[in-house]
Amino acid sequence: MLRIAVPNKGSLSGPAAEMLHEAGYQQRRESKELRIVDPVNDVEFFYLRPRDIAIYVASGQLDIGITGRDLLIDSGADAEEILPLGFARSTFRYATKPGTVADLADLTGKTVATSYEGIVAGHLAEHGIDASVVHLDGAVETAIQLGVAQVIADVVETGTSLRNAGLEVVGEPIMQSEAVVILPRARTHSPGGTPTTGADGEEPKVQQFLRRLQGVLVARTYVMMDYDCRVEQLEKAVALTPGLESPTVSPLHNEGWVAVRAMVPSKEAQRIMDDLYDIGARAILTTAIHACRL
Ligand SMILES: Nc1ncnc2c1ncn2[C@@H]1O[C@H](COP(=O)(O)OP(=O)(O)OP(=O)(O)O)[C@@H](O)[C@H]1O
Ligand SMILES: O=P(O)(O)OC[C@H]1O[C@H](OP(=O)(O)OP(=O)(O)O)[C@H](O)[C@@H]1O
Ligand SMILES: [Mg+2]
Repeated sequence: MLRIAVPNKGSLSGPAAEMLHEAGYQQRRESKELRIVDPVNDVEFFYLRPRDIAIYVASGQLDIGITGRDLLIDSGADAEEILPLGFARSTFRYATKPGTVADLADLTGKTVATSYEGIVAGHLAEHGIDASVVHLDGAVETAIQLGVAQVIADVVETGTSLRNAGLEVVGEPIMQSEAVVILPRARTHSPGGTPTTGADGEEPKVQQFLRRLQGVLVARTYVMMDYDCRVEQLEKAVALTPGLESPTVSPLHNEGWVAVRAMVPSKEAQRIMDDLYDIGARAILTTAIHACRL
């Protein structure tokens, strides 16, 4: 049975459960459940603290985990990102009171408060900056006002928390994060560096899990577009809707017309519909893709 780690709380938890549900997996009914078995899919889900997930996965006790890229890197655990999931997007940045620190070099001799000591210590060392790091569990924006540090390093999404605390960012983002699927490094690479075929027999199930999530990602980012156009306009129309491989073109009963069907990125759907209309396509429809296996 495949054993999968899912965040039990915080920003990652709801969207991760929603994505797994869309991928056809049973999810827990209430937030106190720490483990459930999905017998139909032969999967066991463990609901763990997001920060601990990379450590469990690296230990080899769990086959797959969903966590944040920043948490994976911060943990230093021997696990590897295999698929970005597009939610819980954030940046990780230094911030301080306006006018106190102009750039990265000014961090020398300062104290930086953060919940992500691994990322910060690594980043400071990489840039040869000698600064102290103090670990706080959360709400680090308040650390400056309360005199625990002169600088913070934290997750920034909208910037509201920084603004509310009267802080401004320093330098470029340390990293960009989002939810990711992780595997034990031992599974993604054999000693020779090529993917393993899964000596424990779980590899096909891991691949099936990844295909299901990829299917959800595609269903979320593409729509199906159908339209009719004159044969003379077909090349121009197909250039606008090339599809993932190639569009389906079927003859219509009215001679000289064809029906075209192709997947298009949902964000571009309205522009593509306008462009198709302009070259003479008609009956242009888009429909949501419910599920997909590429
Ligand atoms: N406001 C946010 N917007 C987007 N992603 C966020 C935000 N806050 C945290 N994250 C992401 O969520 C993950 C952190 O998960 P975690 O559950 O520890 O923190 P949290 O969502 O802040 O919840 P908690 O209330 O437990 O601190 C990280 O990958 C982080 O980048
Ligand atoms: O840029 P923003 O949109 O304001 O989002 C960033 C904030 O969200 C998270 O905090 P959370 O509310 O989870 O509290 P925490 O500090 O206790 O983790 C993060 O730690 C930042 O404080
Ligand atoms: Mg938080």
